[in-house]
Amino acid sequence: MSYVIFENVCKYYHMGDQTIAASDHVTFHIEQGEFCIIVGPSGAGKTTVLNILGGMDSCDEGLVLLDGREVSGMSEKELTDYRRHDVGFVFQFYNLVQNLTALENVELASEICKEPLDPAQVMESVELSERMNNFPAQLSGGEQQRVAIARALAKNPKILLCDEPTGALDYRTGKTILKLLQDCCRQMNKTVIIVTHNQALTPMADRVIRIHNGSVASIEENKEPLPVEQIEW
Ligand SMILES: Nc1ncnc2c1ncn2[C@@H]1O[C@H](COP(=O)(O)OP(=O)(O)OP(=O)(O)O)[C@@H](O)[C@H]1O
Repeated sequence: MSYVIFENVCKYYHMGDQTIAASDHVTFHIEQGEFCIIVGPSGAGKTTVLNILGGMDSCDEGLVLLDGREVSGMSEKELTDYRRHDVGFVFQFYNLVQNLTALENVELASEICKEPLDPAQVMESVELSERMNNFPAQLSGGEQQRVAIARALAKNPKILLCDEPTGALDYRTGKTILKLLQDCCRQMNKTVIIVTHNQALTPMADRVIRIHNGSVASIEENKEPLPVEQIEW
């Protein structure tokens, strides 16, 4: 059985008489340890898929499974536990707590988990051991995103979900963040899922899921994904 399974997942939004199918019978699977990119234009339904998989939103129809557990059938309480223990999130705008240091931001996440990693060690693995005691406002955008990745990793989650993780960064910094995420996947055997509108990133993924108008347009598997250093855009 695949690690992540989406089977005919539907999500509808109702606006007056209009119904928007943000997710329209979305079906795909992702294997454990894969680096997966979900790509599509703005409004295609990428974030909807990521939020449903992350337990931040629920679907109206269909089946969602992670590591054999049915996420789509969870109660609110089960979803809270699931978000807390099983999922690491990385967002476009970092979402750090501004009045806590970088290390404290990571500790905050590790404190709520069952089997966290050591926060200081995780900070070292994202090459921020020198900046642990700085506040977010004292860090560059790239460094803040490293803290956000450390915070997600310190929970020792089953999957790392990243929504446009380089959207607020310049080209070079964005590349270093993508390299870090690719390294997390390869070296820590994490299942990493990235949502992006940037088609150019797809050669670095093991699996590429293209989404258009709420539906899966195509799924490709790259037998030989490229290191991000070899990709230009
Ligand atoms: N809470 C909501 N209420 C109504 N419509 C929504 C809501 N959330 C999303 N939608 C609609 O669902 C569709 C898919 O949105 P979604 O945010 O998943 O797309 P996306 O591919 O992530 O876009 P972007 O790259 O711009 O973030 C869009 O048409 C959007 O307007």
